[in-house]
Amino acid sequence: MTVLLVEDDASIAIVITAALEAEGFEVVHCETIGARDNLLAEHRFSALVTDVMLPDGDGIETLGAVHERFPAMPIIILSAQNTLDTAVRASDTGAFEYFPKPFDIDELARTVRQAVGAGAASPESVEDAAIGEGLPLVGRSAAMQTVYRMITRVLRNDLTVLILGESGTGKELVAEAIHQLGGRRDGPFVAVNTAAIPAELIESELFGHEKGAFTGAVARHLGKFEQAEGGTLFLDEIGDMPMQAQTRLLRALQSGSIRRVGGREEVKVDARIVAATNKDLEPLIAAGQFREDLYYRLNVVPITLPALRERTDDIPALARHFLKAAATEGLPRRQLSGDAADLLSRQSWRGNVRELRNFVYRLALLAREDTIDAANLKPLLDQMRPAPAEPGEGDAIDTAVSRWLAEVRPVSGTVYDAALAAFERPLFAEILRETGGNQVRAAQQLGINRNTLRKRLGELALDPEEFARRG
Ligand SMILES: Nc1ncnc2c1ncn2[C@@H]1O[C@H](COP(=O)(O)OP(=O)(O)OP(=O)(O)O)[C@@H](O)[C@H]1O
Repeated sequence: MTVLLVEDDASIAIVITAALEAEGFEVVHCETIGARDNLLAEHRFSALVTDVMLPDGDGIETLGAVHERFPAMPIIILSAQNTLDTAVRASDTGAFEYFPKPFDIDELARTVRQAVGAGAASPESVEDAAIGEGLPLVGRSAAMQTVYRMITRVLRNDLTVLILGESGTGKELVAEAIHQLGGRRDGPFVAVNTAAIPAELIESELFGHEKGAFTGAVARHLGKFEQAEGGTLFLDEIGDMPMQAQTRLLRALQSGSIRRVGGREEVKVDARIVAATNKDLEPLIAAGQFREDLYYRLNVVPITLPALRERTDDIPALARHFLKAAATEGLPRRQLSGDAADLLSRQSWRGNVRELRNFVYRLALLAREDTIDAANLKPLLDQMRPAPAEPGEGDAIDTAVSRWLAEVRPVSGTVYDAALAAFERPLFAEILRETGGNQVRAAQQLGINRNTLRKRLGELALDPEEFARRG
């Protein structure tokens, strides 16, 4: 088996050649894109290992075309840090492995061996490994295969990953998988939900504080960055992070160091960053609510998780997986018949895998039969899930809106803001009623920051105490 090595630095080429030969490959070496293309035209290679900056140009730009011509030939890119973004962009176009320089030469040789062989980096192996690690990522749909492929690409490096996808699609699970299967598995996995922390505490949460930094700071506190030293820092709900904290986060990512609140020294930090959001960040950037430069910093390798409706063929496997999981947690052991699985697949799961999971757990508890078929399932579905909206069901809201517009149209200010405020007040009141005036729970249910809730309640002249008395 012959590997084509494109590397213009002679000493690096010698070392790589020796390592590949020790792994049993023959190596053909060249130094330019022109020579590479001539060789590719004349010979078949088992793999291509290539540097990025070459004497006759940027090797990456033409790799998409090479991959198209030889889709079965794995391509391994060697690159210095400053060409990361390009490398990642190129990797989106095909099946590439990516090695930032400096790299472990033996690991490179092993990677080439794996890429050429049966493919330890195949999507199935991630799934199997994940199950083995107790981190099940269930689903073999085409959409999930793409996700697995992306995961394998980031396991051997520390590139920043941005996981995108609707709520409940498994973003946190993917972040955990990247940690558990990657090179940092022996370090800590620290998750922080940036939306759940009050704005004034977020910096101290992330960067820590020194004793006496503010009232109540009775001892030095290490922030999540330092807690994640040597491991992975998972920044969840990044789209909801307050602006000021975004600025500090960006600085930390750029410099690789943090300063504790109230502290003077810069502390070096070493944590792999994986961020996630269910928000579309581009409109937030346009609205000035998310820093564009931070977005580019985080969005080095985007992994987009499909909504469950885009992979309904995974629903039977997921449902059976959750039934099994429920049984190991002490719920009755149930089976799902084929027609019941089909029926589940035809439902719309707006809350994605989380909604399906919760439903299946309730099903395990409430079903009367050990094997649930479609006939058993139907009444439980009707009972446990609100019926899909009938045509015309939105009429009540339509009428309310037109009446509001006709009667209360604000004389000054924009209609949009006034309409939102008009809707917000009864919504907040209803949720406060449900939670007996508990602002923490109300904020959780609404899915907004507790501080934002408190501020809006003040502006809307809503007193949570009143609901506590009533509730
Ligand atoms: N592919 C999957 N296989 C098995 N379980 C999954 C899968 N995807 C999600 N889950 C399960 O669904 C639930 C929701 O997943 P997770 O919390 O990772 O979603 P999320 O996208 O991070 O949600 P949010 O945006 O609301 O934080 C969890 O219980 C998780 O274990």
